[in-house]
Amino acid sequence: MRCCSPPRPAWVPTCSSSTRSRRSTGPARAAGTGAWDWPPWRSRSRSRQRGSTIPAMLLPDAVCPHSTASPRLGPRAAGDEVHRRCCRGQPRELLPASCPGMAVPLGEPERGRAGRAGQGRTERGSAGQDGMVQGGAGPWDHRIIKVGKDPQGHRVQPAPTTTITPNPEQGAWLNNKGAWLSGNGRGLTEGGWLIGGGPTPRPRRVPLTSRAGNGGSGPRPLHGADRCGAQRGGACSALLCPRGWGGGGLATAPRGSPSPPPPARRGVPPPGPRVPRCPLHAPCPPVSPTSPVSPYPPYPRPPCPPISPHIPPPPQTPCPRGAAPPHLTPPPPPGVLPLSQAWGRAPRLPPSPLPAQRRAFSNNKILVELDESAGVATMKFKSPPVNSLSLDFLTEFCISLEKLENDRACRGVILTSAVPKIFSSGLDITEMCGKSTEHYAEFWRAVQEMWLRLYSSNMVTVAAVNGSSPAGGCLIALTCDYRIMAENPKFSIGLNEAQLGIVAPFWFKDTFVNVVGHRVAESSLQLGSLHPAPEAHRIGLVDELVPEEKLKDRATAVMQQWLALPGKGGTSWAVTECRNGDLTCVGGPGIEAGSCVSVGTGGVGGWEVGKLSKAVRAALGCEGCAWHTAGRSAGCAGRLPPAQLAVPALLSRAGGA
Ligand SMILES: CC/C=C\CCC/C=C/C(=O)SCCNC(=O)CCNC(=O)[C@H](O)C(C)(C)COP(=O)(O)OP(=O)(O)OC[C@H]1O[C@@H](n2cnc3c(N)ncnc32)[C@H](O)[C@@H]1OP(=O)(O)O
Repeated sequence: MRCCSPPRPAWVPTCSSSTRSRRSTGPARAAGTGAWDWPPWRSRSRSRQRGSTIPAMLLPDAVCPHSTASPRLGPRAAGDEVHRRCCRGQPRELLPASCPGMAVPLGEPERGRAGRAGQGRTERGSAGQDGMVQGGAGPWDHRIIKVGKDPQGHRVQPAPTTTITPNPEQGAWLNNKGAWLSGNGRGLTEGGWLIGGGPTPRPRRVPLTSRAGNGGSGPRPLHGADRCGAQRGGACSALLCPRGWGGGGLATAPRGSPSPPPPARRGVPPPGPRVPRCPLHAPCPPVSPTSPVSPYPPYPRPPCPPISPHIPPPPQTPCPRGAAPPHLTPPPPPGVLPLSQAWGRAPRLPPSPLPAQRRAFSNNKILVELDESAGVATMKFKSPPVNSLSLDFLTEFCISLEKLENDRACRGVILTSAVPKIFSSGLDITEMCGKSTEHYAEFWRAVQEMWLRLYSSNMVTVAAVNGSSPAGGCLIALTCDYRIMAENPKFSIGLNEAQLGIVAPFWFKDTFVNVVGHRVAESSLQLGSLHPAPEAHRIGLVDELVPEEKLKDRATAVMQQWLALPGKGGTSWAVTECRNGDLTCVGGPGIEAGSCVSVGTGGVGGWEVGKLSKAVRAALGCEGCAWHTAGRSAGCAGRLPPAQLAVPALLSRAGGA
């Protein structure tokens, strides 16, 4: 969860530039030996003893263009360009699932191509919005609602039609009629008919299937170069294909394929009716068709989701956890649901009199423990000897984080290490040399994915830095909302790339600047400084120091403090209007209607901006646009849909989720 927007993700890598970069940067050769002096923190003699001959490393942008333009943040234009390069000339059968061409049935002219307004089938955000996929109570059920226009051009009242079940192992979706649904990157298609197009349901990102150590006997993940069909002469189903806009990876299953039962996944609840939590059983609040201050015409709010007849009615006896005191859960005004419901998270609850409920899941690299009663998870890095960020580690990191994101019981995560004296040694250097171009692509994509997921997480993130944390390790800490470090002066932290003869990528730098300010970042980066804990605290690189034995308790206390803020624990709500390209707050607890949304400077009145920007961007269909801030306003550099679409999209999102 961020209080400021991520550094502007302006990278649009090109192969040519990366080739140039490759020549210019890399580990230095030990004088006279011809061998690479590597790793750089080793003595030269030790390197020479090993006789390591390491080819030049690739810069982070030396990757397939499919891989680096962020699905959520990458410039749309870049996506188009990549798509042209990658997909043009491919037979339609081989077009990527994320290709806009897939928005129309095979064999049909492109009249229904996503994004064309007024043709019956439109991309979300265009006039006459066709359909929305709305999240259900959990990650496993999503109602598909067809919305469209009747022959007279009137909007058709949304009506649930289909239940779909994501099948992450297969990277596809099944509906309740036994048919496969395929992803088109911006929505879902069923039999070639665009039925999706609403906010991307979160499980769509699940296909980052675990590799090592996660019981990974399943199919190899659609990951990296493997996913780039263009490189294999096949269809590109890349999760991160720029045309996928945050979710590709939905492999297109053959139409008419039998629907296998959804596989059970460790740590993930099986599909099926979920007994709703008692707070959600509260009767739907009375709603008005529009926000009280909305200047726009009324919009029919979707009906409250019916409670399944299979689920017993909520007990009339008091909730065992007790009702949240009124001051903790201010009732939202009519027409607006709390974000806790919009985002599918459990609302904040008072301390439980019952014993703490804990759950844990683990893989080879990371142990995750979730204290359900507190809503806080701890991710412990356990990849000895130094918790280096290998591809496997990064993959497991993303999977673990995503599991927590999808877990309604989890609202905050503490990152720490189970390896004594080391938080993380940074990127695994063995991943950055002597490997294939495809491997570099996959590796750097994973690095970026890790950063993006952590930075844009809607959970509170606290780094409990209990050891040294150079370079990529420092990046992880910087990417969290708050950093607490063990006050041991032997532990150091910083972006030391310059000392290795390499340059920190600009998004490392930007994240650093966000935390310590320009001048400190500048000198620290130039010198490649590793700051001992007390110095790190002095320059603001970490927020506080505590004795190591108190680190865990302090992190927990900080987390509670953050979760108690309005808007941090899922009790706030937000509805935003878009007028003339500006996003304007319609209202919120303690937020004056009409005030602007501040994304860069910490939010307005406790408004949880990470959620807001995500919600707004998802609802506006501009997840892929660059997000800019100016003073106390925020907006998208890319196209914004007309204002009258923004509010209904938000309202229907809040109402249907
Ligand atoms: C071209 C790229 C362009 C831009 C990229 C820029 C972005 C780069 C980001 C990075 O993160 S680069 C990595 C930077 N990391 C470091 O500089 C850390 C270097 N390591 C250390 O300082 C120390 O190892 C330590 C983490 C402080 C731990 O010290 P300790 O004395 O406890 O252990 P030791 O040094 O003996 O190491 C044990 C073992 O671990 C291997 N090791 C250490 N760091 C890494 C690493 N980052 N990747 C892979 N392996 C690492 C080390 O070689 C030892 O292995 P061995 O036992 O087989 O010898």
